[in-house]
This record gives sequence, C-alpha cells and structure tokens, in this order.
Amino acid sequence: MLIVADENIPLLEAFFGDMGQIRRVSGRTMSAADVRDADVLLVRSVTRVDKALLEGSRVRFVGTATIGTDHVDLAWLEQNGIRFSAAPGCNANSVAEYVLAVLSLYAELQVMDDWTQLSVGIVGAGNVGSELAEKLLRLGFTVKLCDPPRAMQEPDREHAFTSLEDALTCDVVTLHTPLTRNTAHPTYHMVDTPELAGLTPDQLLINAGRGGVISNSALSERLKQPDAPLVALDVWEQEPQISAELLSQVWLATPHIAGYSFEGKVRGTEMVYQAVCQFLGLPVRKKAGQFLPQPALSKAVFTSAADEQTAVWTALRACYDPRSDDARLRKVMRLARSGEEQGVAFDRLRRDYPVRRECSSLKVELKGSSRSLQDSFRAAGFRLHA
Ligand SMILES: NC(=O)C1=CN([C@@H]2O[C@H](COP(=O)(O)OP(=O)(O)OC[C@H]3O[C@@H](n4cnc5c(N)ncnc54)[C@H](O)[C@@H]3O)[C@@H](O)[C@H]2O)C=CC1
Ligand SMILES: O=C(O)C(=O)[C@H](O)COP(=O)(O)O
Repeated sequence: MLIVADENIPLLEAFFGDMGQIRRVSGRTMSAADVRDADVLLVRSVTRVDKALLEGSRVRFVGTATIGTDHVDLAWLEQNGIRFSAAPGCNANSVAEYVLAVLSLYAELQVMDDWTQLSVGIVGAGNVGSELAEKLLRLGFTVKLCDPPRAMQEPDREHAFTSLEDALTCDVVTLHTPLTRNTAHPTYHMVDTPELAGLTPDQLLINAGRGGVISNSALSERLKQPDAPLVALDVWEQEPQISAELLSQVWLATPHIAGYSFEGKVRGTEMVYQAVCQFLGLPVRKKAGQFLPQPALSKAVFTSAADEQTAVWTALRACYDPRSDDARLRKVMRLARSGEEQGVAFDRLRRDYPVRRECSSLKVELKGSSRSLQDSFRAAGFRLHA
C-alpha cells in the first residue's frame, strides 16, 4: 500500500510506518502526479483536494490532520466513493490557549487590574469556541456566543446565543467559524465594511478561524482610520502570500499557528491514523500520548506573594507567548524581497515551528495560595501539584 502524505504531518513514520510505503511531499505543491499511484492520501490545510488532484488516481481514502475542511471538495469525494476523514477538535485547546494568551497581552496593554472585566464575544461556538468559552467562564469573564446554525438546531437553547451584531459590541470579539460560502449562514466576508465600521478603538478583534471570514481589504481600509480597533490576526486571506500592508497595520500577527501546539498536531495525526485503521479494518494500536516528549518546562512554583493575575499570565506565557511568533513573522516578511519570497517565508515559519506545549504539560505548585487562585489555574488548563 502506498500512503502519500504532506511532509509536515508529524509522526508519520511512527503512526503509519508499518502500514505500507510512505511518500512525503510538500503539501503546498502536491500535484496529481504525486498522488496518482497512492491508495491513501494524508493532507493538512494547504493542499486543495479536488477533482484536479485526484481524478484518475488510485486514492480511496483521504484524511486531513486538521479541523478545517474548506480545502477539500467533500461533494466530489463522495460522488467518487472516496472515504474522507478530518480531525475535529484536534487542536481546539491549542487555539483556546492562543486566545487566552492574546487576551492577557491585551489586558496588560490596557493596564487592567482585572482582565476578567473584559466581555468576550465568541463567533462560532463549535469545538474551539466552546473550549474557549468554558475556560473564560470558569475564569470569570462575561462571554457571549454567536452561532446562528446552532441557535437554529438547538431551539430550546436559543437564549444561549446572541446575534453577530450583539457579539460585535463586546470588548473582545474572536472569530472561530469555518470558511463557508453556500450555506444558510455563510461566513465568507462575514465581517466586512459595515461590521468593521461599528468597532471602536476600545475593542479588540481576533481572527483565528479562516482568513476569508474577514474582508482583508475592508479591514486594511478600516485600520487607516484614527478610531480603528486593535486587531490580532492568525489567519489571512491569500495565505501564504499575505498582505504586507495589513501586516503592518495589525497589532498582533501570527502565521496561522493558533492550533500549532505539539499536542494539537499529534492529536491530528492520531485521529487520522484511527480513521485509516477503521477504513483498512486494522486494530488501533498507537496513541498520541506515547509520542509526547518531556516538556522543556515541567514545573512552576508560585509563593503566597504571587499576585493572582500576574501568576496566571506568567504561567500562560511560559507555555506560549504569541509575541515571539509575531516578531518572527514581521522579520521574515521584512527580509523577503518579493511577494513570492514572502509566501515561502510564511510557509517556512509554519514548517519549522518550534515545539510548543499546552498548559496541561506544566505542573503548577501554589504555596499558601487562595482557592480562587487554584481555580484560575485549573480553569486555564494547568495541572496543580497536589
Ligand atoms: N487558526 C488555526 O490554527 C485554526 C483554525 N481553525 C479554524 O477554526 C474553525 C472552527 O473550528 P471548530 O470550532 O473546531 O469547528 P466546529 O465545526 O466544531 O465549529 C464551528 C462552529 O461555527 C459555527 N458557524 C458556522 N457558520 C457560522 C456563522 N455564520 N456564524 C457563527 N457561527 C457559525 C458552526 O455552527 C459551528 O458550531 C475551523 O473550521 C477552522 O477553519 C481550526 C483549528 C486551528
Ligand atoms: O486544523 C485546522 O483547521 C488548522 O487551521 C490547522 O492548524 C492548520 O494547520 P496546517 O494544516 O495548515 O498545517
């Protein structure tokens, strides 16, 4: 059996090495010639999987080690009897941790004594949005959820959801929807000139869903105005060739890595492995946990002198500080000499991404601390030392 796989899928050999031959190719440039003789195709989000790639090939199973599926022509696969599997929720916690870290930086910038005074509008309350909402509510934030498809599917919980218009009035608005065009509630350019016009300089807009959910040209125009909101973008239109102008305008810029915790990536591979096992009728013998290395930082100790908010922020940023990704992205974009080079640099940052561990990898010891501090650490996802 031949498995053709994106070379950026971690632990390919460990999970799939005993199933057949593995051919690793660049996901961005994968071509019909690369996959023609494959039985199984494993991709990430940068490969367009459609008729042009697969027609005439031997591929019978396609797996994507990602949450998003907008790069896959699901209808064409179904029409052609090709089994498909994604990895729903695999890196949801990673994205939620990215947002928490961004919130901590934003609250620090605003010189807030209590970051939980921020209201947060979460647009898209699926795996990512729900994970984030749970953490924020446990921490004491005010949260509004906007998810019209869920509001329709769950009429008895309709009051649990708010409109986009209302979500856009929160101090922080964070987008976690898929990119869709032909649905009852399409998200393509869901945030466009009118939505951006209503935002104020006291608000933060985060996009960690897909670039096209915000019109990037409208955003760039809005950011030229003196009363513009602050913006944190992890996802961009036209990745990897993102707008250099927009990059220079946003407050925090990262190269689509919100979901790039090591745990999230390995869970993505594990979920696709499980789906391939089921497809081939093989037993599931391997688990992601087997392959997680020791974290570089395994324990943090806070004494009773620790201020609650500073302690949680310190631990959060010890696990992940988005400012490093922001600095790296701005540097490579500055050094590149053309749009093409910038695209290559954007992809290279993602390919060579450092190992980033989730908060659960850090054991926190709190000496003489209050119950409320313990609750905050647990809410953020840390393990507490007994
Ligand atoms: N930046 C990154 O690294 C990552 C980005 N993503 C993106 O985040 C998206 C969401 O991920 P999950 O929560 O796991 O997906 P999910 O499928 O569990 O949830 C998506 C939610 O969005 C809702 N939704 C759909 N249309 C909407 C609309 N017009 N307005 C408001 N809500 C709407 C759906 O009803 C659903 O509840 C993915 O599709 C992917 O594109 C996912 C992982 C990592
Ligand atoms: O899971 C998703 O959906 C994501 O957005 C991934 O984090 C994207 O990672 P790549 O597939 O582009 O490596």
